[in-house]
Amino acid sequence: MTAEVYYDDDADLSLVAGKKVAVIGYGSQGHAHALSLRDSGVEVRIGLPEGSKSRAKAQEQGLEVGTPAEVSAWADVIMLLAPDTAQRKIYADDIAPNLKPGKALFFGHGLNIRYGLIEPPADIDVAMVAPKGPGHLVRRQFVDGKGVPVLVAVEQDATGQALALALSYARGIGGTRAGAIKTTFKEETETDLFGEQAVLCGGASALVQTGFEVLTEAGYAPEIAYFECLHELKLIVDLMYEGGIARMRYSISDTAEYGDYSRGPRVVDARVKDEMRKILGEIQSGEFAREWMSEDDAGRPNFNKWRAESAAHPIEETGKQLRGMMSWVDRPITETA
Ligand SMILES: NC(=O)C1=CN([C@@H]2O[C@H](COP(=O)(O)OP(=O)(O)OC[C@H]3O[C@@H](n4cnc5c(N)ncnc54)[C@H](OP(=O)(O)O)[C@@H]3O)[C@@H](O)[C@H]2O)C=CC1
Ligand SMILES: CC[C@](O)(C(C)=O)C(=O)O
Ligand SMILES: [Mg+2]
Ligand SMILES: [Mg+2]
Repeated sequence: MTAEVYYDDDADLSLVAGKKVAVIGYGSQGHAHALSLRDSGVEVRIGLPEGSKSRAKAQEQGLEVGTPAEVSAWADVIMLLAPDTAQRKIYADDIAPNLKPGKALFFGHGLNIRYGLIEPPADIDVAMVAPKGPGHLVRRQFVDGKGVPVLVAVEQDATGQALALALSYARGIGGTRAGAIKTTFKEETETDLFGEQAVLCGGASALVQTGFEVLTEAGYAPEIAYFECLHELKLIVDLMYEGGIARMRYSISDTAEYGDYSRGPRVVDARVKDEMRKILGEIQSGEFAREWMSEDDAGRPNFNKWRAESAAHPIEETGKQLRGMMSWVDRPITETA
């Protein structure tokens, strides 16, 4: 391991348990952090605007809810878990006027700090506790007595306690059960954006849709194409997840393994690698963040168009029908109280 990793024994839960924590936002990450912190003995309040759809969910779980400004004024630690695009305005309108020296501002992702969209004063701690998994999994693991690994980073250490407090918070959501890996806002932001754009979300979705299109345009049944290009992807990725690419290759047939070595590099070739480097360059230069914030400021015209087009892709209708035959597959997302 080259990175520093911290576990439960390195984290003093009493630090965060002695603070008042405001969690702004109650979505995927917000609900997981808030409920697990409360279960760990921390006093938590949720910050949501009047009229927010999430207010009822938080209140049903017995959490106290105020406006982002009210809970920011009350809290010692403010964890900002609203959408990345909303954070600049929440910070300027609701958090900044309520900061006092010695308070801490926490993030679950570094984008707004990395690109200077939020510039906190020097007399507060600024840190990150970023679970490496979706919020619903973070909560489920915590409830099961386990945890999802987290990244921790400190951008400003005004009190001299910022890392200790971040580790304490990470322990409160189960992160140090699995391991808290130390990083920086720059490294977390750039690698997270690259991973989701080039590989995990952008790369994988494009690969699946394009494979499905090639098979169906060649006259193969969409149901068969769906199984081959989407459904079985999980089975293959599960093997990689459990034991790396080598474990996956151990389990597949020699025919598949030969096709993997001889054809895979033709799909993801030097041109694709160059494009990945360009994507990384746009992230590093700030071009992507500027583009995404202007898209959001303009009411998300491209985002909404792409979302609608992708939802109408034939693979979605085929998948809906096939998942109806597999009762164990189409699970609704549920909150874990
Ligand atoms: N999704 C994930 O698993 C991961 C997310 N992250 C990071 O965590 C942060 C939160 O993301 P995520 O959990 O996906 O967010 P979600 O989109 O799931 O939830 C956003 C929450 O913020 C609320 N909200 C919206 N606008 C405001 C506002 N102006 N003031 C206060 N609350 C508001 C929403 O309420 P309403 O119901 O009214 O819309 C909702 O409760 C981001 O920084 C993200 O990058 C990091 C790792 C993984
Ligand atoms: C992979 C997407 C992600 O980065 C995540 C769940 O970690 C996100 O921003 O949602
Ligand atoms: Mg991520
Ligand atoms: Mg991300």
